[in-house]
Amino acid sequence: MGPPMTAAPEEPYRKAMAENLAFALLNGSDEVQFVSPRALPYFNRRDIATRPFALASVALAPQAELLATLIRARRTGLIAHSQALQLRRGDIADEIRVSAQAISDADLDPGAVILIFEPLEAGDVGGCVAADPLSSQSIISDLYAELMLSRDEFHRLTIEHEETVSNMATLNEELYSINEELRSASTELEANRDTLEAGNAALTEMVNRVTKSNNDLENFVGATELALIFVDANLRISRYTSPATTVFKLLPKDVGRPLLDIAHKLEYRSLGPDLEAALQQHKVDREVRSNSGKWYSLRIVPYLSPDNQATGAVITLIDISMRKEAEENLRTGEQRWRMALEAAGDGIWDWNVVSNKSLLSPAWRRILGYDSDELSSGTPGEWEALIHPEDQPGVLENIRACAKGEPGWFSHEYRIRCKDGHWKWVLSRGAVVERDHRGQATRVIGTLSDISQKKVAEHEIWYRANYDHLTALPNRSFFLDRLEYEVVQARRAGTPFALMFIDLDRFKEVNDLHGHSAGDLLLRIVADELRGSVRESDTVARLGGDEFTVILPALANPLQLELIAAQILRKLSDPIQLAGNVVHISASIGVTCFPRDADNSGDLVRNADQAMYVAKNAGRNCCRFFSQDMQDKAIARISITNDLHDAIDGQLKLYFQPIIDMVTGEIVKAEALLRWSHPTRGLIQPDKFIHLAEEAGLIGRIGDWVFTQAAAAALRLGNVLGMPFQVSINKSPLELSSPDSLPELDWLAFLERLGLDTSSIVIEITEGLLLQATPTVNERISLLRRAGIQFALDDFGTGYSSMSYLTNYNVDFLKIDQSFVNCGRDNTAGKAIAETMIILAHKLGLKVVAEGVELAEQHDWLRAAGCDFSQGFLYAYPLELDAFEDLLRQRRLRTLAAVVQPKSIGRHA
Ligand SMILES: Nc1nc2c(ncn2[C@@H]2O[C@H](COP(=O)(O)OP(=O)(O)OP(=O)(O)O)[C@@H](O)[C@H]2O)c(=O)[nH]1
Repeated sequence: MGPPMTAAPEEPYRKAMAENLAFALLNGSDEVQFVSPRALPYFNRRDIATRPFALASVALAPQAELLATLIRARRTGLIAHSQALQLRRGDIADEIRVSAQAISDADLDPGAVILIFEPLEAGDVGGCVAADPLSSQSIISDLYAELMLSRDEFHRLTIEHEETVSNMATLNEELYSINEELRSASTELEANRDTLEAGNAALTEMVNRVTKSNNDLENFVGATELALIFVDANLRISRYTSPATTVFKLLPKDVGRPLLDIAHKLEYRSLGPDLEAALQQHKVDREVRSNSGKWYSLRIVPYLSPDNQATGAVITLIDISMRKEAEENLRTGEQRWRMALEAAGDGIWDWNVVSNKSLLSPAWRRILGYDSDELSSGTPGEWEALIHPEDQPGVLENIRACAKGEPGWFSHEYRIRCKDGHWKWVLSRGAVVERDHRGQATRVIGTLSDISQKKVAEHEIWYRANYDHLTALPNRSFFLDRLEYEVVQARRAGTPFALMFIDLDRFKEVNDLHGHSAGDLLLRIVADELRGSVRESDTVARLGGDEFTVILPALANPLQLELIAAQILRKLSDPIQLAGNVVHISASIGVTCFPRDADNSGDLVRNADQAMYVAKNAGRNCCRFFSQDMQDKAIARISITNDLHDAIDGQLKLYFQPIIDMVTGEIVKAEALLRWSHPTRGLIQPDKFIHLAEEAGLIGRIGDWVFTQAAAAALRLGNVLGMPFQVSINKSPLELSSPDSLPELDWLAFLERLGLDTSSIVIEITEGLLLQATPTVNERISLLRRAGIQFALDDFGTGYSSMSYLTNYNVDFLKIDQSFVNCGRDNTAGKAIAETMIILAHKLGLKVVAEGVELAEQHDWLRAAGCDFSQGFLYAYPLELDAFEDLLRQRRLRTLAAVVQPKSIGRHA
């Protein structure tokens, strides 16, 4: 086999071109790209117009041979010659040989092949030149080459097949794993499907809910009384509620219309900017008026999409015409009351709490003496500075509480400085008139009234209620408050203090002798003296009448107290000039200490009073400290006083002491003597309980009882004697002098009913009574005397023994005290006085009764001195009525000699 025919790849083409051969060029895809003019007869003409065209256009047969030649040429890279091919032109068939050679040209595709067409001459065989041995060798070498190529190809194909099998196995495995994945994905999908179904159900429910909500919303929009208008981002109406039509006269066709087109129906110029503001996510609130005059509260809020973007706006309108009208009425009303208050002289203040500015009315300024252009800064601090420093904290606290909304009103009386600098009392009252949504006051309005006059009057009333107008000292009420305060203070501080009770002695005499106004003057002088005798911190008070008290804080040392009391007594005992007269007075003082004697105000007053009472009884003009003994006695006194109420019903007794006619020796009269037969204390003498009866206001009833008993006795004893019998009774001074102790009984009427002559009763009065003889006393004595009741002056000579009593009161009897009856050697003066009194009395037409006659020689002496009557133990002890009656009967049976047997009759009383 010879070496393959080689040629430069481009060579056939150039050669064919140069030799003007019949050839055609094919690209790698066996498409005909070029056909030389001489080759045109070998192609179907119609295809040549379009290039490249398919090889099938070659009009040579068989086509398979042509293709095999091509393959060979490409595979070997050598020239391949075809067998003879037939070119049919009608019935004639030309023999054509085609040579193919792969060419490589930069201008051509790889795989390009040149086909050269040669008509065969005679001698050519089957495309091969049979006679040419070189050609056979060439064919053999072609076949060998082809075989080698086929073997390589087979080998390459075998490797490719193995690779393919291996790839198939890999693919198979991959398919298996994909299948597995698909299976698990399927399971997963199953599960996901369940979840999706559940999600679907939830979604369905949610959709239902949303649908319902939408429905609710639709119903709401349809039913609401709110006028709502929705506008889109272009401010066009997107929907509205039916109440909105009354404002804007909207029609369904207005949906989509710009809202600003119909805005002229409201007096609302800033609607455009406000809508724009809403689109910027701002809320707008306004109060606007419609052309029809109605007022609306208008609110614009942004319409928000789910992602919180403002995609439009919602306009709400609420009819507030009624509120506006009410406000207007309020404003009108406010103006009216402002005018009314101003006219009444009250000032008005109007405080805007939010801006903290105050408006003050002209009258407000006028009250303080300011002009209308003064105090006009509007800051509350301006008037706060005028408030009295002591009042300021309270006023401000009240105002702040009011501003917080609790309690919503304010009322305070305080002092405020006027323009001229003086302080004026004012009453400021205010009330919250506007509040914010949290209830806090935003506006407070109030008045300011000038209450100076009221304050003066109040002070006057307070002063009158707490001070004694005569002495300007605290009165009883103020004293008790003060004492209570001291008790609390002393308790807290643990300090003692003292209380003095001062009662003037016989002050009544000053009134009686010098007149009531002189008494008043004396009380004022005493008040000054007391004030001057104690410290500033001590409280001097007048309880009433001639009673004074002094509270001495932080002073319980008895020595100090004694010194102060002594000083008071000394000062008061100094002669006092009173309306041209020199008056001597004194006082009785009782002292008690906290907490030693008592730990409360009530007991302290009682203790001091008791101590003072003891000082009085001790002879007056002295001081006594409270003691337990005093307390015990006071309790006993109180107990007796209490028992006295029962005494009147059955425990009182009258004893009768006979009075002898000194000439005849006969018992002609008796003195009724009162005794109290106490169930536990025994027989009590009058001096032990009459003053208690006076204090307890029982003396009138006791006096009546004594009178009726004495009158009955006089009647009974007169009947025994067969002639009028006189019984004398003792009258307590108070009984005749005090207007409070007027007899409940009409004595004269009683005597008349009894059928007893008034002359059967003698009333014994003392000098003391006449000493206090007020017009009341005189009147009562005159009345009784005119009616026939006789009077005896008791204990004459023991007191002042003023002769004027004897003449002025025209008494019937003078009773000589037993101190003059004692006619012993040492009593010559007494005896002389008694004899003089007898003469004097006789000269004045009075009868004389001697008391306390116990001895016969006294009897003889008195009889010789001309004494008319006498009584005493010489004749008889006081007797009970029955015994007295017995005595009278016995004596009537026998004639008495001039000398009477002493102590031979009667029983002791
Ligand atoms: N001038 C005057 N007398 C008054 C006033 N208030 C009361 N009195 C009189 O003061 C007198 C007080 O009398 P008493 O304290 O009971 O008696 P007293 O004369 O002081 O006698 P003793 O206290 O027992 O020593 C009474 O006669 C009252 O009428 C007053 O305001 N002015």
